[in-house]
Amino acid sequence: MSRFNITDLPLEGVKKVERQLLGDERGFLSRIFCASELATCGWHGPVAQINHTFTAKKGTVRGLHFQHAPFSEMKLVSCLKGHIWDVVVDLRADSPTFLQWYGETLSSEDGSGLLIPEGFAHGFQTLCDDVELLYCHSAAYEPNAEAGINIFEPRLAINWPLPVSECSARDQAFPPLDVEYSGVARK
Ligand SMILES: Cc1cn([C@H]2C[C@H](O)[C@@H](COP(=O)(O)OP(=O)(O)O[C@H]3O[C@H](C)C(=O)[C@H](O)[C@H]3O)O2)c(=O)[nH]c1=O
Repeated sequence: MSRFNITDLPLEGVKKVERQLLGDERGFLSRIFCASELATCGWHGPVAQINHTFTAKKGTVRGLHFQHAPFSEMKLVSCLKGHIWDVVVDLRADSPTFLQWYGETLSSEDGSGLLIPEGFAHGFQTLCDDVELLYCHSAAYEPNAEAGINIFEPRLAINWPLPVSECSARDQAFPPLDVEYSGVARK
């Protein structure tokens, strides 16, 4: 029995993954990851790493992060507490939607998450205080392969829904994209 409602989003390979909440008088159980179901979305390897983030302040932006090949990764981002505006940016050099972005609201109430293929930058803005996310990664964290795009990159013009209340110094320091920027290899 499927435990997710998976829907395609406008950028090829990006999916909304709504967890089925199996409720009873005690509360609910929901499945975060399922190899057989997510194989249909292109996730064929093991979960290499699982991260949990807590973000205290409404309006905080984390991102826009990605890892370069051969450490490029799929991510399953699940909102476990609160709600966020989640953003993916298509960096795939051969993609017809190269440098296009898409934003989707994720919340713990509806058990929603986002499946993000390799070749995308990811970031989010919190829409409330005390947000918790769980990330399943298809590749391990490799600091030397990590990179980022500035959240205010003019070539993207992302419409963050709230004034940015917090953003790390590292994220603020990402330089603008070069005019010749041609994207990343998928794997
Ligand atoms: C991503 C990562 C980070 N770290 C260390 C590095 C820093 O010392 C500390 C905080 O890292 P950072 O400021 O990059 O955390 P976020 O800004 O939440 O980054 C994440 O948020 C954006 C939205 C994402 O999509 C990525 O999954 C991830 O980059 O954790 C680790 O030890 N392992 C990891 O996998």
